[in-house]
Amino acid sequence: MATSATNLRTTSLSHKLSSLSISSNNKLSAFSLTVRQPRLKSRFIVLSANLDAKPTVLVAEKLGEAGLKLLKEFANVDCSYNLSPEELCTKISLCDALIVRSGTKVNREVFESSGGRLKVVGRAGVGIDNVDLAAATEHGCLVVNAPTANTVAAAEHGISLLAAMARNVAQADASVKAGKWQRNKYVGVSLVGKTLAVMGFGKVGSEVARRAKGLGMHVIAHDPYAPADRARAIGVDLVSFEEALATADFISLHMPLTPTTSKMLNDETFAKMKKGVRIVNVARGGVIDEEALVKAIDAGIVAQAALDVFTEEPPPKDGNLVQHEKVTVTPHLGASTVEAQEGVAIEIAEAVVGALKGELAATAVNAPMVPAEVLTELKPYVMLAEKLGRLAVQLVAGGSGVKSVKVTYGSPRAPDDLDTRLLRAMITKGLIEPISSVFVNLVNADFTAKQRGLRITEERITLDGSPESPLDFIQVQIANVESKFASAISETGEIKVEGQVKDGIPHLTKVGSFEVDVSLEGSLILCRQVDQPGMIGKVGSVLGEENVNISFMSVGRIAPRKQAVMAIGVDEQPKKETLKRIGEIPAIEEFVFLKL
Ligand SMILES: NC(=O)C1=CN([C@@H]2O[C@H](COP(=O)(O)OP(=O)(O)OC[C@H]3O[C@@H](n4cnc5c(N)ncnc54)[C@H](O)[C@@H]3O)[C@@H](O)[C@H]2O)C=CC1
Ligand SMILES: O=C(O)C(=O)COP(=O)(O)O
Repeated sequence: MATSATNLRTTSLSHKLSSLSISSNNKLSAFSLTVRQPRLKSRFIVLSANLDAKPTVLVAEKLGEAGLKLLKEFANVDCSYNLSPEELCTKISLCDALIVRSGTKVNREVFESSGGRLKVVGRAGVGIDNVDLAAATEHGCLVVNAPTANTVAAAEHGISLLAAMARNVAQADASVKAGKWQRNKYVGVSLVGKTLAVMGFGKVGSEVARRAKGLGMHVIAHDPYAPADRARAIGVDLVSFEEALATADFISLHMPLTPTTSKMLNDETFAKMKKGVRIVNVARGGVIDEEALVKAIDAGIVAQAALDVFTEEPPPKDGNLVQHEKVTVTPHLGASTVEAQEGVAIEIAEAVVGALKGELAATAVNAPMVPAEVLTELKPYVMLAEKLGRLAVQLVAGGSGVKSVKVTYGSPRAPDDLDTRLLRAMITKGLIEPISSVFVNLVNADFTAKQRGLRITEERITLDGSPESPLDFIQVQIANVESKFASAISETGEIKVEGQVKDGIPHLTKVGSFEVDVSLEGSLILCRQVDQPGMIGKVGSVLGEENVNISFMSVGRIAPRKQAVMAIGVDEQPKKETLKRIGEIPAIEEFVFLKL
């Protein structure tokens, strides 16, 4: 047995136990040991879309050609507009991604009907109030939007409505077309010198403010979350809600529809407004109590309103609001310019294709935003994290269930310089997927863990060394369980596995108290034996005879001729009889086969 060719080394983590490993250069013919290039994939498989088959994308509302072209290069694209809710629920089980605008309600039923296939919902626009985000998250479905391409279009529409309302353009147009010539009736009001309150000073709000200043208006803004210096930079004062209501001649709404902003303008708030105020809404109908608005107009508090959006779209056509002569209406046209729609289509197509490829979208709405450079850096650790989770859970034999997991990150970086959310999600995926039918990704990892009563605690150990690499090791411990491989239980009684990334490849470096060093690919056999000559050869021969290729192998031992753990990476899953033959080798005390 050519064990002399093996290479004795110790890991950098602890010197308590020595470790024996076969380096990638050594070929031991008796073992049929072949070390091949690892199959490192260059993407984050967080969504686990099946990329072997072309994914199917359902486009449920009209999308610009450039976006469709991008989608078609990657996926089968089904453009089916005006689907009823029932038709959408039927179709969705055949789709990996769904793209909508504001006209489609993507509710819980849609996610439930998808049978787990729907991986991405793309909202070709900004507002995601038509998507049930909680249901999406619970189903592990990523929601992405296109937050920038329609900003200018929405701002321009706001300004159009402001000017058209002030000069009665729509009403006068209808009057002339009806054969009338009513010059006195349609005397307007000027914008210059008037105070405009922009409510919601985000992307659209600030573009509206910029344009209104160009028209000579005095612009104030209310936004509890906007930085004052950004407002000051364009000459806008941030004021309280009360002050905005009390001083504005015009109010333009630009906040999202959320439980907090719902019916923000209501009987009480209309009563606080300056008499004769004019209101523009290109945000969402739901931010105004529409009945209260009609009352406020009839009471003379609100002189006019210009509305692009409604609580219910389309709004009831004979309703008091739409028919009111002091109200100018458009059918949710804020984002509807040729330019904006091309831009939105490209923005959403890129986000959806990226997400289906397993990349984390920069415009993810229901997943932690992890910057691209962090993702690139963490890539091998993400794989290590998932594999350690998988290994640890497969070692559990019983006890009080997998409830308490401790993850320790050893890192030379300062604690606030390491974002562990992605790693925690992947460990959760590794822990849960082998023991359930639940599909786990970055989107639903924390939710799924909580739902299963799995408590994951994280600890950081700051190590000396160069902060160039983000992590030295990751350790996963499962408490209060028994193990089918007793040697995996540490001195403190938990199942413990630990790993490192070496040359970009995840390695298992510790099992229980035993140090090993095996590349985490294919599958793994762990054997405990009394350290003695010939053991590696015996196990290797059984695997070789059964045509199971060994990719990596290492032995960790307490001391020469004492207890040792052999970790063997195998490309193929050995047959039951092969494993039985290994178990029958004298001196093998226990062994376990683990799928990675
Ligand atoms: N009519 C249309 O076709 C379009 C409508 N929209 C609507 O406009 C909204 C704004 O779009 P963006 O400016 O791109 O979004 P954004 O996220 O850049 O800005 C929204 C701003 O509202 C603020 N905000 C949140 N809660 C608030 C509150 N209670 N009071 C005051 N401000 C609050 C936020 O701090 C943020 O600065 C979207 O959510 C969407 O509903 C956007 C594009 C087109
Ligand atoms: O982007 C938004 O929030 C919009 O309201 C635009 O909606 P749309 O895509 O035109 O249905």
